[in-house]
Amino acid sequence: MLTVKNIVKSYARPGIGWGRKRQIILQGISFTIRPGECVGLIGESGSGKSTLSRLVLGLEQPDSGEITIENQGVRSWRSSHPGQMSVVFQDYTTSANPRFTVEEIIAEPLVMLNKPARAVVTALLDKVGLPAALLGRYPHELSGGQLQRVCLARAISTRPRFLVLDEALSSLDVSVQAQILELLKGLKAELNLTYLFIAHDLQTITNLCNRVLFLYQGMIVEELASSRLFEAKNDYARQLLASVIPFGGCPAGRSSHSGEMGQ
Ligand SMILES: Nc1ncnc2c1ncn2[C@@H]1O[C@H](COP(=O)(O)OP(=O)(O)OP(=O)(O)O)[C@@H](O)[C@H]1O
Repeated sequence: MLTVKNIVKSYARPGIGWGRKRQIILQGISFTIRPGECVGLIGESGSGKSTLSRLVLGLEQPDSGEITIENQGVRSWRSSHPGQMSVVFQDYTTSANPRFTVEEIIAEPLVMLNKPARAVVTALLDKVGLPAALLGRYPHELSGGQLQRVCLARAISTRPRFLVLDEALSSLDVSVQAQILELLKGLKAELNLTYLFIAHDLQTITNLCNRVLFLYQGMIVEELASSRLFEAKNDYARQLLASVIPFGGCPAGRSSHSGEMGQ
């Protein structure tokens, strides 16, 4: 569905003057996501995860390289497939208009596409496990977990085929994270969604994703199926994995732990 080919992205370094060098944020990034697949992207803070998500969403352009969806440039695919790509960001407090009610927040993308919204909003709220009684509430009257569910309901309101989740669970406490992960799994099966799931927590990623990309200093240094994490060769990937699963002793992919980390 998504093909990312040899992407390079840089930003001007802070400061004044023409001679400023640019800071390379992403280099040589290539990967694909097949329809219905969930691919996780993990990396430490500042490794370029959100930059990559903005490029995939077509919000920014790469310096070089190409990002296509179904063989079409991202921006042109988005305009020819309105509502078929959605995103949920980490910061749900700024993602939702504080002057909008829950009903208006969820209906927003549908209204923009001139589609009837009223009838589906309650069903969407129910789909993300929230009661209809919340429809008239404002964001400040909701808990963080409730508001992030509202953002998720908004993201799926147009029945997208491709969903980018950029640290969408990171600000939530562990029990709410677990509930929303279950919800995402259910939605993936029900709507046959394709996910790019960005997180800094490996266990969250492997819980949901078929495949994991390890981003380190702007490069993808390892790419593995969630069920074959023991095959990691890169030091950074092994370090991350070592914090969750013990290495050594078990042949790659044969440990009793591999089931826990896989799908
Ligand atoms: N618009 C911008 N202009 C200049 N530099 C930027 C811009 N956006 C991001 N950067 C820089 O790019 C680097 C990568 O940032 P990015 O937000 O993509 O990292 P990240 O992996 O998502 O980090 P985190 O996990 O902390 O959110 C950082 O050094 C950041 O300062």
